[in-house]
Amino acid sequence: MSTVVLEAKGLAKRYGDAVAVAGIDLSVNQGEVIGLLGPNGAGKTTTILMLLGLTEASEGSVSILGKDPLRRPLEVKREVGYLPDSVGFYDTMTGRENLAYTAKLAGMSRELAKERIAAALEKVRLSAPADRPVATYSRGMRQRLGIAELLMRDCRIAILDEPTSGLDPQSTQELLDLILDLSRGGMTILLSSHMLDVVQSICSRVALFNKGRIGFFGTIEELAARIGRGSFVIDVEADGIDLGQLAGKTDGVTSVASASHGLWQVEATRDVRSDLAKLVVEAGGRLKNLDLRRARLDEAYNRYFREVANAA
Ligand SMILES: Nc1ncnc2c1ncn2[C@@H]1O[C@H](COP(=O)(O)OP(=O)(O)OP(=O)(O)O)[C@@H](O)[C@H]1O
Repeated sequence: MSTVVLEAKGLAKRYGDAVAVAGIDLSVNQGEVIGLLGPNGAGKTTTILMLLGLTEASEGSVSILGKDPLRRPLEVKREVGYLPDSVGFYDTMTGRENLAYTAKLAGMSRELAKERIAAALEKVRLSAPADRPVATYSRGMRQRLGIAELLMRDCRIAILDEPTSGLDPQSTQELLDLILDLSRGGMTILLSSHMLDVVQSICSRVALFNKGRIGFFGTIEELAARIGRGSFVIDVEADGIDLGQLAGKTDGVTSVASASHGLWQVEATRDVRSDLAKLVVEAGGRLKNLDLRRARLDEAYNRYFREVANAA
């Protein structure tokens, strides 16, 4: 059975007359990786600050691991890690010294800290440069050191803000693999990002923030279905037929778009590959390729916000 580790109810934040967060509800289970998405100014950062107990909500409540972060800040801080987009370490201290300093602040014994730091550095592949000043680290190494800190502290929840921004593709992949590893180990992760391919590759559910509210919370497939599109996307390559005319009436097909000559993108509410193959062959066409893939978050996201704007 899934355990709820984070719950927000009717959470709102006003700055004078300005409404930053207008009332959100959020319930996250242990081990989930949740993407917090939305345009600039939609309220993601303010929500994160309220979840961490760093700013007081104007209305509503937050429960993290059963505790109110404002009433029991130290307990919550001990179990919840926050990785901002640019992690702040002391540049003149080495990676290992930085972690030792954090461990000391957290009240960890020297022996335990030494053991945990070595294991965490090993895990994020920073054992070799661990005794070099952080000033000499690349951005990717600093981010990995941030992950090492979460590991060392044995955090149960981690909130990550644009963790991969400014990283090259290889460092991005390394960091994403580490984040997935943390979640497999039971850590719950909230990830705020504008990089939709990153979010798609690791998040189990996404929360779409719009004007201080969460307009949608669910899986990418649910988002695709919600905007009236199918969660099954099939790329078809065929000669000698017009799939737009043939497949439009097939049960479950929601749209057929011609990508280029002989290439179509079919969206459907079920896997219609065998129906499409039959249609092409019966019409005398030559089927060259039929590829089923997941609904793409960037497409679903853009359609969602277009619809929201049109409805306004
Ligand atoms: N301290 C503050 N005083 C006044 N208004 C604020 C303050 N902090 C945030 N806001 C406003 O609240 C709204 C939500 O901002 P927030 O930073 O939470 O958005 P965001 O979704 O994190 O945006 P981004 O993607 O750019 O990080 C914005 O209109 C912002 O201008």
